Order: sequence, then C-alpha cells, then structure tokens
Amino acid sequence: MRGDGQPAVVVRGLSKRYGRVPILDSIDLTVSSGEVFALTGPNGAGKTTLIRCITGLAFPSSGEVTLMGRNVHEEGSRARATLGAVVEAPAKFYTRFTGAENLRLHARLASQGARGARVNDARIREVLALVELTRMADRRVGEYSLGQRQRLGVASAILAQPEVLILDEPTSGLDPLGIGLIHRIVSDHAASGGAVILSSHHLREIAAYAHTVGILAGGRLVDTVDLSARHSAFRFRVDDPSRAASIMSTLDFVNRATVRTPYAVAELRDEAFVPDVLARLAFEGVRVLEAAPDLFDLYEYYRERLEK
Ligand SMILES: Nc1ncnc2c1ncn2[C@@H]1O[C@H](COP(=O)(O)OP(=O)(O)OP(=O)(O)O)[C@@H](O)[C@H]1O
Repeated sequence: MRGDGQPAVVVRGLSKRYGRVPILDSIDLTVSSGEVFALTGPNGAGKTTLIRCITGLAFPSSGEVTLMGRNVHEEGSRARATLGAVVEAPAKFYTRFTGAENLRLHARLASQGARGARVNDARIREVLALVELTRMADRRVGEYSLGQRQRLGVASAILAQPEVLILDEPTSGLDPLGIGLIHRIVSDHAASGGAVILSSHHLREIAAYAHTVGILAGGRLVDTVDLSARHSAFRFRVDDPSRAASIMSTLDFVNRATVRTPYAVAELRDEAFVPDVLARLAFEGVRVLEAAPDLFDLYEYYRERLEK
C-alpha cells in the first residue's frame, strides 16, 4: 500500500509557548513509514501539546511539521488527508448514533477529502471487528463503556488506512486485553507500511513493540531510544561467563559480548545466530544452562535518564 522507510512525519525546530510560558522547546524528530514512534515522559512534559501541533490542531510558535511531505500548518487539508488520529480521549462521537453509523458518518466527512473512496460498509465492519466491537456495532454509542469508546476512536482513526496514524494515550482506561488489542493494531498498521506516533506511560509494553521511543521532559526531547537496535541481545547463563564472553567476541556475527555474572551477554547481528553461538560454546566445552533474549528495560532506562 505504501511504506518504504521514507520520512512520513518530520518535525523541525518546533517550539510552542502559551502566552509567555514555553511548553515545547526546539523539537526535532522524524518518523518513517513502517515505524512505531512512542512518545513518553512525565505528566505535563508536553506530549499532548506536541501531538496537537503535529496533527495541526495547535499552531507552533516556531518550527514546522510535515506529513508525507506536506506542511500541516500551510497545506492543512492535503496534509491531513494522510492522517488518522485520536487526540482527545475518548474521541467524540454522536451518542445517539450507533458505532457503525458514527463510522459511516466519519467516512462520509473524510470522503470530502481524498481518502473517502477507500471506505465502504465492508471496511467499516472490518475495523469494528479489528477493535472487537462487532457485537456492539449496532448499539448506540451512548451505551458504550469508556474502553469501548476508546476502541471505536481507534477504529475511526484507521478506517481510511492513513499513511500516518497518531494516537494520544490510546490505551489509557483500557483493560489488559484491550491494551494488547491496540498494540496489535498499531503493530499491524506499521507492518503494512504506515507510520505511527503514539503517546503512552506503559513503558514495558511499548518496549515490546515500538521501534523508537522519544522521551519528552520539560518540553524537550531529552532522548530518542532506538529499540530495534536493542532487540538482538541475548544472554547465556553459563558455567564460565568470562570465557564464554571472550569466545563470543571472536565470532563475526557477534557485535559485542560482555559479562554480567552469571551471564555472558551477546549483541548479535541477528537473533538467527543464537544456534551458532550455542554450537560454538558447546564446541569449546562451555556449558550453557539457559539462553534467553536480554530484554532492554525501558522503565529502568527512563528512570535513570530522568534522574540525571
Ligand atoms: N491551552 C493551554 N494553555 C496554557 N497551558 C497549557 C495549555 N495546554 C497545556 N498547557 C500546559 O502545557 C504543559 C504540557 O501539557 P501537556 O498536556 O502537553 O502534557 P502531557 O505531557 O501530555 O501530560 P500528561 O502526561 O499529563 O497527559 C503543561 O504544563 C500544561 O499545563
């Protein structure tokens, strides 16, 4: 459909003040097609303000935002034609209309832009099924729970298969299965080539599926963590961690090997090399008691980063 790693969202030198109060300070970020970018940070850091600026709902004091190459604040409707978003939680719907009717209305409004042709009744049923609201499709939104409205919001955002999907705290108020559902939708959207920006406080969960995490604090993007580079670390519990690490560091598919007793930890070029590491350690007479992905602890990293 789209998505070739090209920049989909580009934010350059974005600052925002409310009156004299600076809220965002010189934000630069780029999100590519196929990428999930998760924005996190303490309450009041400026996440919602940044998302409002990126979606065109708020104007920056300086700097610019482009969506698929179109400036959001200068070519508003053309830029927004590439966008699906939920910025207010829960999204606003007509409570006297059913979920399906609301989505139909949403599609009709979108059809005045370039994307409406992509949406028909079959697509509406499809997105309702994706957010597991098939059973509620013909019930009035006034009867929906908060979490069901939240999921309907996500359904409306993905309805026209936008190139850019932006969700402000899409999982707040959802139960654990609902959170998993949204994560799957977001991952699938990126896998089919869409760019995704979302904000979340669920660090351990976003660490599992975001490609990049931007940490916003005091209106500044204090760190951008490339999680995809951290996914191929493995730890091996062995009888001799130092010897295992020195053996592993001679292998050309191991970028780096370190000791974290009782483990030897290897950053592999690709996780497909795990069996080769095991074979080599066995050949060298090192006993391996356990091998597991060495998951990056985003929560710990975040805590340390903000305490600096
Ligand atoms: N319309 C406004 N007028 C003045 N100040 C505002 C306005 N909107 C937001 N702010 C201020 O901007 C700062 C950032 O708010 P924002 O809602 O963007 O933070 P956030 O990171 O999304 O927080 P949370 O995690 O609590 O949702 C806060 O200090 C807030 O008080």
